[in-house]
Amino acid sequence: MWLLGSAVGASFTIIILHWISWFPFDWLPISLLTVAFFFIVCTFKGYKLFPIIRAFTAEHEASEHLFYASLADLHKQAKALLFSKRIKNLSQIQTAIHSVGFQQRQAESIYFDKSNELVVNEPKSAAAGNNASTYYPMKKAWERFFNEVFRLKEGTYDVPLHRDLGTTEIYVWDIPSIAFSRWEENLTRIEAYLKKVVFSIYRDFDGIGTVGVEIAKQPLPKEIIFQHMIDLHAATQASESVIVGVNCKGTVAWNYRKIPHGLVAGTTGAGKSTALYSIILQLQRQAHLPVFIDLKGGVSFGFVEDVGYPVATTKEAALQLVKGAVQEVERREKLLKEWGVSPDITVYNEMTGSNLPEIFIVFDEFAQFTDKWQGLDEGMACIKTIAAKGRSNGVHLLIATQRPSQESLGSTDFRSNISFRCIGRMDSQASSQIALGNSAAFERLPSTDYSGLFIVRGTDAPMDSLLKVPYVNDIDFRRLFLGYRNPHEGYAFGSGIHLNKSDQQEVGRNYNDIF
Ligand SMILES: Nc1ncnc2c1ncn2[C@@H]1O[C@H](COP(=O)(O)OP(=O)(O)OP(=O)(O)O)[C@@H](O)[C@H]1O
Repeated sequence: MWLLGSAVGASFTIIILHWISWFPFDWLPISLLTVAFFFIVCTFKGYKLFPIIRAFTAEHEASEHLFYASLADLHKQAKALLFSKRIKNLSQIQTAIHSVGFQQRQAESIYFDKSNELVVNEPKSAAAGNNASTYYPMKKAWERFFNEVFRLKEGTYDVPLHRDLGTTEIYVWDIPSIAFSRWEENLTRIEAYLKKVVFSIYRDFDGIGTVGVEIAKQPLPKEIIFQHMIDLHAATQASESVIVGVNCKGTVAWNYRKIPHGLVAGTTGAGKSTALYSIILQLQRQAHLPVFIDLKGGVSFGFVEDVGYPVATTKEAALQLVKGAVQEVERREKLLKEWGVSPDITVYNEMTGSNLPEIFIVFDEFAQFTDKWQGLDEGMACIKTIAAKGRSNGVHLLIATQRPSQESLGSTDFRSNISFRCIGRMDSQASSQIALGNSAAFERLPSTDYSGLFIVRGTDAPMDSLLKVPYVNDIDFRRLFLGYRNPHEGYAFGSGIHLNKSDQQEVGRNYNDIF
């Protein structure tokens, strides 16, 4: 513009000069005057033309220097633009618009059917085709994960189906070169890259070879107060399950009729006692019969005797208790056979009007029972029988331990019968391997602030999902427990073996003889 203006100005001046004094009207004076005018205007407006002149006339190095100087300037301006609030907001708005568009496209692709099952009905190609947008939430984090863990370059895999499910979101990946086991093995890494908790990983979610990764949007609460979460009056109505804790979708329950035996494990401070307390209180209010083996001299559960519940505080008493429980299993087996009912104690109770209670043998620290001692083999044989036959006969094991080991938990057969697992932070990979068959309790659970956080199996939540158990302290547990007397007080195990201390006093026998 300035150059054009200068040319017009120069031409006009030459015309006037030509008209006044016959000055030659030629392109040379016009050009010279144009340059002069342009130079004056630029100087007047603050533009220094020397760099341009120098660029034409200078040496190679000088031009290069000039080039880099300009580049640095450009870089500075770009940086300023990037950090500009307006541009940031603009890019956020753009991302949000992409996200809304993406959700709209995906809205019909995955939905819940009438039975509340997730259904995927969009052909994958429609989402991943050439015309489809390549945007999906947490794209950068996923790309880093694929690149660094699976060694996949961007563009070598399709865009996932994605759906917001309220408290969770699901990504359905179709990457045939990655076996499902690798997704499972790398669950901890997915969580590390996405900075979110994986709720579950589903095999063949949308056709063979596809994998659904469901992710919790929010972290679990720091603490859940037992009394706020579990209504013990309402618990009396539940007949075959107890609430273990909460995950991102709500409460998680253990159905002890389907999965009869449980293991609660974790390092010191993991929250095993609180997990046990909340389960025991619910079982108690459901009028079942928890019996306790507390080999710390009754420090944790000695007080339950005050309301008529049996507790063994020595190894010998514990042995008698498990022997009695085996006799009870055998007695119930006979009863069920006599009545020819399906092998289930609840059906038997309904048909005969009996009230055989479900018995839960609670081990406070199982390792203390399995330390080397005289009666160990006999005791373990009894426990294995209960583990194998207890479900139909309503005799359950609930085992708590700090360090699950080959020695303390014995054969894999026995372990496979203890299918409800509530596993807190472990202090070694080996313990986690024994408890879960993988190192998740060591690697996935945080190394600090882990109290009350557990990985659970055998519940109504997906396998290995993370939950927080409600917190009830020792004093409240005792107060709540002592508020309810054992409705089965004096119940005779097996062939007339009574489990209560009061009976022991009546007949004047040693406590251990009772079992
Ligand atoms: N569900 C929970 N939520 C928050 N904090 C908890 C929870 N459970 C336990 N804690 C905290 O952890 C502490 C230890 O809990 P707890 O005694 O149940 O652990 P533990 O695994 O039984 O330990 P130990 O094996 O040493 O007896 C509690 O005093 C409490 O501060």
